[in-house]
Formats: sequence, structure tokens, C-alpha cells
Amino acid sequence: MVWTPLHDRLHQTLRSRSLVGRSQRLLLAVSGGQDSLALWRLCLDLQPQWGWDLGIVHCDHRWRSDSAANAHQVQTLAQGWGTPCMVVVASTALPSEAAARQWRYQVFGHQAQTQGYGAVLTGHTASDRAETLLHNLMRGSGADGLGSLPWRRDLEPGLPLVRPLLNWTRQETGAFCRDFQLPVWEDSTNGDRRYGRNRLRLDVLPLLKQHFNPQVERHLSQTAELIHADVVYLEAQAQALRLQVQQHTALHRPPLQAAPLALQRRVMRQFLQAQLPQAPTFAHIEKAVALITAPHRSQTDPFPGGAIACVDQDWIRLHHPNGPTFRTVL
Ligand SMILES: Nc1ncnc2c1ncn2[C@@H]1O[C@H](COP(=O)(O)OP(=O)(O)OP(=O)(O)O)[C@@H](O)[C@H]1O
Repeated sequence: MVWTPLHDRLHQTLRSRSLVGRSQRLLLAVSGGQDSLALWRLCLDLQPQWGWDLGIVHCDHRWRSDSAANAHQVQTLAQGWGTPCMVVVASTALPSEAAARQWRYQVFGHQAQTQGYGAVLTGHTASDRAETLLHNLMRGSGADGLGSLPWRRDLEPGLPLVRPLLNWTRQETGAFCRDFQLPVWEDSTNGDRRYGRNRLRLDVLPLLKQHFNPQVERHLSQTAELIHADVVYLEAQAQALRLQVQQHTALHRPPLQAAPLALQRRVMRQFLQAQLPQAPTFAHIEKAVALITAPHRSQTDPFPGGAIACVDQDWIRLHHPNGPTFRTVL
């Protein structure tokens, strides 16, 4: 085996960030593309030092006509490399990219739990993180969306999802695969400009690199990392405040009035998220936040599902359409 500075980088990253432990059973999510293939090869090379027990999972979404061939190539490689491999085929056609992603993560969690793996690893890179940041920036998603793709998060309680290649660019995983002659599966939809993510990758990021900063992917990825830490802190602060002010479906206003706007918004979002049938939008949260300082008897328009928030002296009360107090509001 050849030990390169890239092997060293992964080894150091895993250690310094405590991403995985020694002798763990690790499930690698392998699409067959360059990023997850590089991760798989690197983990196999690091395995003797770490004592891991490695397995891979591949999801066949049955989206593309060549998806079975893709799965077959991953399976063949797994046999050659001696890695246990699970291929899971979607039973129904998945309607969108988002549905496919949701199904994939469910599969990862289920396979890891039923097969006794302690963590799931994906091949996300700094380039993916930069794309996600730009994509979410344009959707107006706020800090939480900009700080997405952390190094480690819980996929299920007690089952971490780890992304060890976040300090690699796609260019680097590509070069690694070429150097080691790894059989990369070229996804036939990667060049399809009907997908926004592809336009970001093929058109926008190369332009930014050429005209602004050749290191733009790394820099955007670092920005996402900084924002993520801020978001984790703010969410924890907001949760502590919400627990202090919330009683069932009501919020006590005076402590909220004394809190900064950043926390007011987060408390309101956490509160509405738990109460409404769908995630609150920016406009919903802003309307509810306005009630923190509004006069007695002020109220919002109905939220999705019909609930209304109104001011009752020092309290904001959320009245659900079928709840006991709803009629008194009307
Ligand atoms: N079909 C698949 N089977 C197994 N793993 C996959 C599959 N597709 C993607 N992955 C895993 O997810 C990683 C990211 O892939 P990709 O960027 O295509 O997904 P994504 O939809 O953008 O995911 P995310 O929403 O998490 O950003 C891959 O490196 C790989 O580890």
C-alpha cells in the first residue's frame, strides 16, 4: 500500500476532530462516484492502524437507466476489495431529489442499526459544502441552512453521520482516484443543467474561482463551519429560554421582551415548529415575534393548520382550531 500526504490528512483529521474511534464498525455510504470511492479506498488503507471493521452500503434509487449497472460495479469492487457490501434498491420510484435523499438517509440509518455499525460515513467534500451554502443562501434559509453539512451529526439517536472529507475539494478526490486508478462511476445526471446544484457546480463555482478567488470552495466551506458553531450555540441558548418561558401552548412575554431578536426568532421558530403541522416560514415567525411587544388582544392570521397566536396580557397563547380555547378567540 502507498501512504500519501492525503492518507495522512485523513488520519489527522479523524484524530484531531475525534470523528470516529479505534476498532469501530463503520458503514461507508458509497455511490460509486469519486468522493465516496476515494473515502472507501482511504479508509481501507487506514484500517490496519485503526482496527476498524468496515462495510459499505449503496442505494439504487432506480432513477437512471444505468443505476443497476452502477450498483453492480460497486458490488464487484467490494468483492475485489473484500468489503462486505449491501445494495438496497428502492421499491417505488422516488418523486424528487429531496425524496431520494430522505429515503437514502433512512436506509443508511436502518442498515447501520440492524447490522450493528457504530457510525455512517459519507464522502461529502468542501466543494459540496460550498455548493450547499450558495444554494441555501439563494433560498434565504438563514444561518441554519448556511451552516449545514457539519463534520458530525446524529443520523439517529446514538448513531453519528460523519463526513471526514470536508477539508478535501472535489478536485483533490478526483486526482486521488486518477492516481490510484479507481473505477469512478460517472453519474449520467451530473452534467444535466436542469438541476440547480449542477449549474452551481458546473457554471457558478468555476466562475467564482476564476474571477474572484481560486480557493473559493475552501473559503465558503470554512464560512459554513464558522456559522455552524454559532448556530449550535444560539439554538442551545434559545432552547434554554424557551423552556423557561413556555407553558403548554403559551409563551410568557416579559423574559422574551428582554431577549435579543436573534433569540426571540429562534424561540418562536422552535415553538411553532413543535405546534404546527408544517415548518413555519420566515413570515410566520416574524408575525409571531411581533406579538412579543404588541398590545393586549393583538393576534396573527391563521398559521397553516388554522392555529392563531394572540396576546393575552403577559402571555402569547396559541389557539388550535379544535382546541378548547379557540372559540373564545373568535
Ligand atoms: N446512491 C448512493 N448510495 C450510497 N451513498 C450515496 C449515494 N448517493 C450519495 N451517497 C453518499 O452521499 C454523499 C454525498 O452525495 P451527493 O452529494 O450526491 O448527495 P446529496 O444528495 O447532495 O447529499 P446531501 O443532501 O447529504 O448533501 C456521497 O459521497 C456518498 O457518501
